[in-house]
Amino acid sequence: MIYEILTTSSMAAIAGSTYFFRNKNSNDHEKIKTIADAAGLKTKEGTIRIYRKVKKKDYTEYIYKIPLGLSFKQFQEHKQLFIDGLNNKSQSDINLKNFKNIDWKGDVIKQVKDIFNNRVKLDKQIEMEYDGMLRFKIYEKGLDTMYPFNEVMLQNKWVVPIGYTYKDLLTHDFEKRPHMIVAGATGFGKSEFLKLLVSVLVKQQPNHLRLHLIDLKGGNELGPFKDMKQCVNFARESKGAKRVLEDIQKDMNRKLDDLFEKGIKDVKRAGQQERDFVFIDESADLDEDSRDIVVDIARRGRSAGYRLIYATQYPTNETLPSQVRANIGARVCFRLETNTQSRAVLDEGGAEELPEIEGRAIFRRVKNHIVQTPYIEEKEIDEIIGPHIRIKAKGGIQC
Ligand SMILES: Nc1ncnc2c1ncn2[C@@H]1O[C@H](COP(=O)(O)OP(=O)(O)OP(=O)(O)O)[C@@H](O)[C@H]1O
Repeated sequence: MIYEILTTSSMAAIAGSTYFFRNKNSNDHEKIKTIADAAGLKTKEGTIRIYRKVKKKDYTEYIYKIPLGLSFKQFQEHKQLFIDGLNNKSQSDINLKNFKNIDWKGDVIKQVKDIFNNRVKLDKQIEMEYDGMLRFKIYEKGLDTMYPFNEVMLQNKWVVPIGYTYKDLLTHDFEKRPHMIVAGATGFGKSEFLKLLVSVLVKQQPNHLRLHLIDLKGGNELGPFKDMKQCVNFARESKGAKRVLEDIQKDMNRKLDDLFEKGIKDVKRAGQQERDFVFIDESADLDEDSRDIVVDIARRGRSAGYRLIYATQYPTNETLPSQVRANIGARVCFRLETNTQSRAVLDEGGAEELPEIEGRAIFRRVKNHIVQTPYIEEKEIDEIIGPHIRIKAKGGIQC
């Protein structure tokens, strides 16, 4: 017993001193300064000068004065150098808990060696801002690969969760931006994300939601929602999709005429609470006439209460016509295969460089954010939709 106490205390001393040296060695300010110098971000007058270091709950902020003659943009252009530099040394995972778990009857030397050799990859993230001073916010940890859906992620009304950045959960308000493009190569989480959106909308607005679901991937993904009383239309092949879209267009025209006659600009001002959400997956399989209707919904649907969620695995200028893109501001883009595809969705490259992680996406809302979308299990979907399933009449449900 005494032997163990003595050994644990001496191990704790080793762990403590190693921790001290580790932190000393990983001085982020020194690294930032060294990287800035190495990147040529200095003038004859000198280099960046630290003004203040502030420790916050989620991050540490380093505030610098930059020498006259250098711009913030020049620092921003080297952001990746700073990220790589701050992460360029993995740490040993040395802590007291590991020492306490040592089996003293086993090979102690080997276990201690393993503790010292077990290295943890650094995953620091940075944010750079300028307000007369150059601010580096350093977050210790990047994104997890899985954020299981949880009711705390629910928002309110027509605001839905989109995904986590390394600092917070980003949301989207369909009242502010009515339509959304969702793109991504097969297997990276597009369909799961659509199911998350439908589930959240049903949960938050069961009495005001009207769903029009077009699932051209055989109906398997959106099929479970078709028996809900919120589902007005469901189609799983392109002819059916065309019929549904024609009906939507007629209804939209009728609602717009009605608003016009009353001299009211949109359904919101008319005090109408219902919203019609049109989900289309896979939009590349729509025929030309259907795509023309989609363009019309994207252009005029907003005032009539129509919201379009337009998903594709094959983003090209044909599947995402310029008129659709011009009218759809919000984009959620999972990993894509090529830079050209990325530009078809985001107007710039980047989606082809996302890590191959399911659920990892770029959310474009004014600027681009890398997010990990929440993952909702089938069981949780069933619980949400269960109370809304219609009792089947003889001959089945007609949506
Ligand atoms: N947000 C997420 N977090 C973690 N894992 C996820 C997430 N979304 C999806 N996955 C995993 O990835 C798998 C594929 O996702 P999904 O079916 O949505 O891909 P997809 O892009 O729609 O592919 P396809 O176009 O072939 O249907 C899921 O079965 C799940 O295991």
